[in-house]
Amino acid sequence: MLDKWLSATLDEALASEGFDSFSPGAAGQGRLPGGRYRILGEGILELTPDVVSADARSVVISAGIHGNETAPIELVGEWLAALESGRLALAAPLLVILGNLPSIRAQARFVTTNLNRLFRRGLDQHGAEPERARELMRAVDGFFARYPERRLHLDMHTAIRDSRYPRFAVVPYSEKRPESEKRPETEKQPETQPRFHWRALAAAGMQAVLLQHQHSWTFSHYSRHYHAAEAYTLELGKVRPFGDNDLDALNGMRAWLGALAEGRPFSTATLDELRFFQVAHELMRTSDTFRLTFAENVANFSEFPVGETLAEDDESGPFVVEEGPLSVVFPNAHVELNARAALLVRPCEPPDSP
Ligand SMILES: O=C(O)CCC(=O)N[C@@H](CCC(=O)O)C(=O)O
Ligand SMILES: [Zn+2]
Repeated sequence: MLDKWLSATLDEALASEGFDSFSPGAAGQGRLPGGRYRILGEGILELTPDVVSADARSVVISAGIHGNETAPIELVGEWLAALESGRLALAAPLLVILGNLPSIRAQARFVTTNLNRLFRRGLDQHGAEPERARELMRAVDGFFARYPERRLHLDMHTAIRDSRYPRFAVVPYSEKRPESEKRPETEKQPETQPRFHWRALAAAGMQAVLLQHQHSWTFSHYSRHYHAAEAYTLELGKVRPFGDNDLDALNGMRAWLGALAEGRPFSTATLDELRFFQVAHELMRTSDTFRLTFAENVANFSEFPVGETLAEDDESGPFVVEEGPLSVVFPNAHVELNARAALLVRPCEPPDSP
């Protein structure tokens, strides 16, 4: 049933035939081992355990916010199948979201505008993607109101370019510490170890952590900023079509999703292999003449020395590296006007918490 929910949601033909059981309302709910499922809207599914484990977190898992980023959607499919078959025993409240359905069906990053810049209260844009952002924000608001304990949101993506660190977490900027920090600590749990958030990311196979320097209005930022949730954008390899993904490279992520669904503590991994970076500057495409000076195949986290010109723009002039080397992440000269064209980052020490 849950497997079918995923394929029917993704398949335009099935969706347009109007499967009653895939809609919100009485028909869109039922039981699975250890709990209940309820369809809250197209591509929005809530799983509620009969018994919530003592270590459970309230977890939002989203994929397909960009339609051509398929590996996370395949991972969600596997995870739901494991829950449905009883190989995983549901013991935590979960909200599962497939983000931009028309763009998933079209296998495109977005249809009209980048959904992952629209998660802002008071948004005044209109059209399919802004309406979807509003629907998803309402779904997250409702879920965290029903399940306020130890909020966590993992928004799973894949990157356009190769990367020196193929799997990495982007930590949205916030002035506040996440609410999960305030939980009274008990002995023996991995969560009591110093820097436990980072250890979980390491155990899930992340190789780098990138700390944002300002508000970014992404989906993970929404949960962090408005709900004080622990929240990350997770980059899980490179954009590939359905069927071409190497899910074995995501074994750590699979293990984390399993632990979250079963409400189990996760991870005692060390931080030795995890690299930390802080965003120093954001390159914006402010005119039609904006261009990057380096090749399309330059990988994420490639480093550029002082004096190197990274971008040119007939209106705002060149951008030259001035202080210490900078590494580029998500360079993309083809973004919409006034959108982010690259993050420029530097190595840093791990902070105590996200
Ligand atoms: O590879 C790229 O250029 C983009 C990959 C991607 O979609 N990344 C996210 C990051 C969101 C964040 O900054 O938290 C995005 O650009 O929306
Ligand atoms: Zn993405």
